[in-house]
Amino acid sequence: MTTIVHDTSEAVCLSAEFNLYLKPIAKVTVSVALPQLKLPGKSISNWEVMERIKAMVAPEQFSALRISKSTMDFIRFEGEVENKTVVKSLLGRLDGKSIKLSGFTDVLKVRAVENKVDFPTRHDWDSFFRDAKDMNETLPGERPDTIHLEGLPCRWFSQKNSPFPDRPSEKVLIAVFETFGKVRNVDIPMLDPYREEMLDKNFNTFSFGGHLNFEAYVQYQEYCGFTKAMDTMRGMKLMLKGEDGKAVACNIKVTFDTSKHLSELALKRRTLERMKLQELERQREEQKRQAKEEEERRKEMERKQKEQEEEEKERKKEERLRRRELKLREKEQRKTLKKVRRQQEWEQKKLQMKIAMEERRLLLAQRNLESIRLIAELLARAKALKQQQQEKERAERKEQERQEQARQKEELARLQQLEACRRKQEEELRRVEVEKDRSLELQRREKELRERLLCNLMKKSNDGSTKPPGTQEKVPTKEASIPGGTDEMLEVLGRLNGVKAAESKEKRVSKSGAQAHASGKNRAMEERRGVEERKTGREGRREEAARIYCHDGIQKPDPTNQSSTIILQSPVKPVAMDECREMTTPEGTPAADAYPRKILEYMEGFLISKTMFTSCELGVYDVLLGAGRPLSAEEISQAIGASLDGTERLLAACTGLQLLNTHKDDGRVLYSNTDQASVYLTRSSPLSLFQSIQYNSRTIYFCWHHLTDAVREGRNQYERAFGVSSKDLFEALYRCDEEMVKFMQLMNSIWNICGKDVVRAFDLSPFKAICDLGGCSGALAKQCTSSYPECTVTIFDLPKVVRMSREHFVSEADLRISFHQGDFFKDPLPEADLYILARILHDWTDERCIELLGRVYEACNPGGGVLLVEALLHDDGSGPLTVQLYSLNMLVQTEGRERTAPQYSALLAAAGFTNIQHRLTGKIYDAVLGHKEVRD
Ligand SMILES: C[S@@+](CC[C@H](N)C(=O)[O-])C[C@H]1O[C@@H](n2cnc3c(N)ncnc32)[C@H](O)[C@@H]1O
Repeated sequence: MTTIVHDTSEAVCLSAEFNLYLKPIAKVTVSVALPQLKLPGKSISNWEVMERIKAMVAPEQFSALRISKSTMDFIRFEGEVENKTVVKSLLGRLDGKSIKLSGFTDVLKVRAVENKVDFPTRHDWDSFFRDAKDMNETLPGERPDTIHLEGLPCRWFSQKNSPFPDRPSEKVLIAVFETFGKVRNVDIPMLDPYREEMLDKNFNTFSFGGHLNFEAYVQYQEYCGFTKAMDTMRGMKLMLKGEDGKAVACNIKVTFDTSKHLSELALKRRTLERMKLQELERQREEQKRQAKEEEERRKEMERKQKEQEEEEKERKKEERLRRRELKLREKEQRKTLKKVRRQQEWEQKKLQMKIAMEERRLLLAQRNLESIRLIAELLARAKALKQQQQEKERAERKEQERQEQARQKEELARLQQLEACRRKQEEELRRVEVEKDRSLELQRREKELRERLLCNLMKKSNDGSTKPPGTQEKVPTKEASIPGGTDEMLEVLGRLNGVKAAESKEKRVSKSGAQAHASGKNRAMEERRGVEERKTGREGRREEAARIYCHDGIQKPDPTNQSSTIILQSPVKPVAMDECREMTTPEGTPAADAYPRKILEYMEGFLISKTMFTSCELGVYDVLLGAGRPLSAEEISQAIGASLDGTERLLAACTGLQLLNTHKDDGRVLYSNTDQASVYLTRSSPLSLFQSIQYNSRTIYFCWHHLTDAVREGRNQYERAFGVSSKDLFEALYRCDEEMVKFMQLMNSIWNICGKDVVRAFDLSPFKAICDLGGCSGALAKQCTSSYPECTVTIFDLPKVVRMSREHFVSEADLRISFHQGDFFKDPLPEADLYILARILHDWTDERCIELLGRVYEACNPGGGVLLVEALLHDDGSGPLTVQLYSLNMLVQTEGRERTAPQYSALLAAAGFTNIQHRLTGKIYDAVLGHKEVRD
């Protein structure tokens, strides 16, 4: 332990070079006798006693004071002071003095003596070596020549400016201790790297001041060097004076070596051991090196293996990437190839269409030219004909005048005849009047006769039997049976009736004479009256019976039937004659004639459409368009693969329908398309209605066969027509892919013709994002993008329709049209400014329509709208006929109907739309627009 030295006056120089000094140690021992403690629990404080001792030596001071022993009887202190000179006066202040502690009556006696230093004397080492049997005093190290030093501070003995300031140097040690004589050998065990292992001891010892201490052996060549060193260091401590003048001191332990530490033998032994240890270390080093090498090799192998694995991994990854890239490239190539092919096909198609159009235009132009020539020729002929006609007319007029004169003559004769006839009729009437009077007279006489006869009969019966008294006379009635004499009676009546029948017949004849000119026409009226009479049932039958009776006069009248008696008096119904007059037109043509003509026309309707469908499906118009010149029936029949006879009849009917033109060529009949047929009935025309015609012919007509059932039941006829349930309407319509494509083609075709009209019925330019709900083949979407260059259209439809539309109808290059698949009754609808529902609502009931429109309203952006595209009925449902028929079509095919504009407005309003307007396009389909208010 090092202490600071304030007073260096007593220090003697050991080595001026290394600023090392020796300073005498000044230590005293102070003993304080303790009294007998009488009071229990009372004790004397060592600390208090120490403080009293420190106080007693003042103004001198202990540089250190510590308790070395403490018992019940005394306390012993060991104190150190800076200078030896102070010891005496200090002892004087303490020795024999006493201490009085407060609380204790007894005083404490103090004894103080100077400390004796424990250091070997000359006698000690002389006697040691003299007595040591194993020592040979002739040999160095085995005699008193070596001092053993312990507790030397390492730093004080290190080389100046050494990189290891804590490492003592043998050179410094020698230089310091050669002060006392020539040094033979020194040893600092801590410098030997093997010594710790040899001695199994740790040299890194620290003194309390924090400095590393070391032990050392210094062997002098001469005994006097040894003794001088020992004598000089006795009772001394080592002191280092710094360059700043401050000094520190430490106690060191100095003895003479008794262990032969620096003897030849010990040196040899240590050298051997060192060598052994060096060898061991070398081996260890070698092992370590080998182990390290092994480890490195292992690590290297592992590293290489890892590298290989990494490389393999990398290779595989690269391979994978390469393959993927290859695949992608192939896919890309395939795609590009497909695109190019599609583009080429499209270009080719376009080219073909263009060629076809050009050819058609050429054909039309040729035909126009021909027509112009023909018209010129016709005009010339017409002029000649007109002149002939005028000539003829003049001749005819003359002939007519002549005929008129003859007719007037005839008329005069006829009038004269009629006058004669009238006169004859008047005579006849007069004669009839006379007859009537005679008949009345006869009736009167009949009555008299009847009464007389009855009187006679009653007289006879009164004469033959006695009347019982009080019995009243019975008055005979017309209906009463006539007992006895009946035959006679009947004979009279029969005669009378005979007269009457004859009279009636006369009357009829005279009447028919008066109306002789109308007799032929009356037959029809009679027939009609017959029908009327059949209708009136029992009464009619009675009249009929009565009339027969009346006319023929041979049947017995039913005496119980009153009406027969009435009719008997009025046999011809005047009403029947009135009816006859009503049903006769002024010119004398029966009105019924005009009615069946219409019906016949309608009946022909089916035959007409079937003729058009068939000629289309057989490809008559395509063949004629392709030929580019008029063809004969033979050529056409060969081209369409049909019988000549059938083809001729079909062509004739098509000509009658103005779908074909005929031309005469050398007595042969040639056929060509009319313009309408070329544009609408050929397959390749951009405005072709071929697909619609085919769908009508092959699908819709099957449902129409069951129109009667549809009307009776009020529902569609899918199940009857195709055997599929129509519970899910579009599942039934799309019962297979082929049917679906046909339906889509049907939907597609109409918008090429009137799509522009419906999308331009209103100005839709404010709506940028449009969603075509149930947009199907996208035909209307294309019309929107071409009419409104800033809009984009999303086609929403069922997944399979979207797939088909992508594949067959909408090109990927059309970037403004996209698709969204789903069910518009179930799935979320995409956001949009405008929703188009073209021919959607007419498929559904009012309830379903409101449900769908409600969903549209929810999805619609505020300020947006909905456009309905439908065929509108007149407000009172009275037409147009096409829409009325479409409504029937909806009945046989769907759940819906065609509606009037107010009906659609009501549906839109029910869903929340406002400001509803409609526009008629003048074509089949019209438009209704509703708005969603901004505040919503
Ligand atoms: C009569 S078509 C009209 C097609 C098209 N709007 C037009 O006018 O050409 C009805 C369309 O609605 C579609 N559709 C029917 N039910 C549907 C549903 N539940 N969800 C989505 N689309 C549906 C059909 O696939 C079909 O394309």
